[in-house]
Amino acid sequence: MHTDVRISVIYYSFTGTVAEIAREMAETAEKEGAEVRLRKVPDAASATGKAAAPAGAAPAGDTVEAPVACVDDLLWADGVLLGSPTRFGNIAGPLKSFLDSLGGAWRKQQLADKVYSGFTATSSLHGGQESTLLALTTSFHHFGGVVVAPGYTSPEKFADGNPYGTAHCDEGRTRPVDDTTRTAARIQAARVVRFARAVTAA
Ligand SMILES: Cc1cc2nc3c(=O)[nH]c(=O)nc-3n(C[C@H](O)[C@H](O)[C@H](O)COP(=O)(O)O)c2cc1C
Repeated sequence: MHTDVRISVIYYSFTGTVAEIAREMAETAEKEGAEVRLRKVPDAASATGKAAAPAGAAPAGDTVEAPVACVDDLLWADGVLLGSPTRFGNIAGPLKSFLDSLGGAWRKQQLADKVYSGFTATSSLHGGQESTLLALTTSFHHFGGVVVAPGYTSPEKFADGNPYGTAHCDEGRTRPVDDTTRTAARIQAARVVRFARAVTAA
């Protein structure tokens, strides 16, 4: 098995759904022979010590153990999987703040020529999964990244039905990450490893 490719899985998660997808992706990338960094973006509250959780939100539930993400986790990687909960149809603030911290690296072209792919979670089925995934893609284009979407490249992708990226619907926090979402996460992560390896070798 090759270990010639580096993958960073970077996510923000408040109630733990996106964290669970991130963990599945990191494990898959390791199984595919990549060197992997699993990193979390802290909640704005813990970063600033000020504001609490979003109004009406459940208590924090990300129990995945991972170091805090930093710019070097992108510079180091050949492929980056970025995950955020959907908030009002868009990227959650903490992950967006992390993206906004990448200006210096972007200016030096240090984010270019890497493979990027996104994932998300929502509460409702039509609550904005695709708009969040496309918003992530917008940043990937600005980076000069190579965007790798899962598409319907495996027959199993017709079960989750989202060609833009892995997206779990938690149905009001009543539906934990299930086999369908885990399968989608594994397909996406394996594909990112494969393309990152090819781009790096090119
Ligand atoms: C402020 C806020 C805004 C949200 N906006 C949406 C939304 O637009 N559409 C949706 O379906 N769910 C929305 N949700 C629900 C979360 O996207 C959903 O529960 C997700 O699974 C949480 O991911 P996490 O467990 O990784 O934090 C929102 C939650 C919060 C706290």
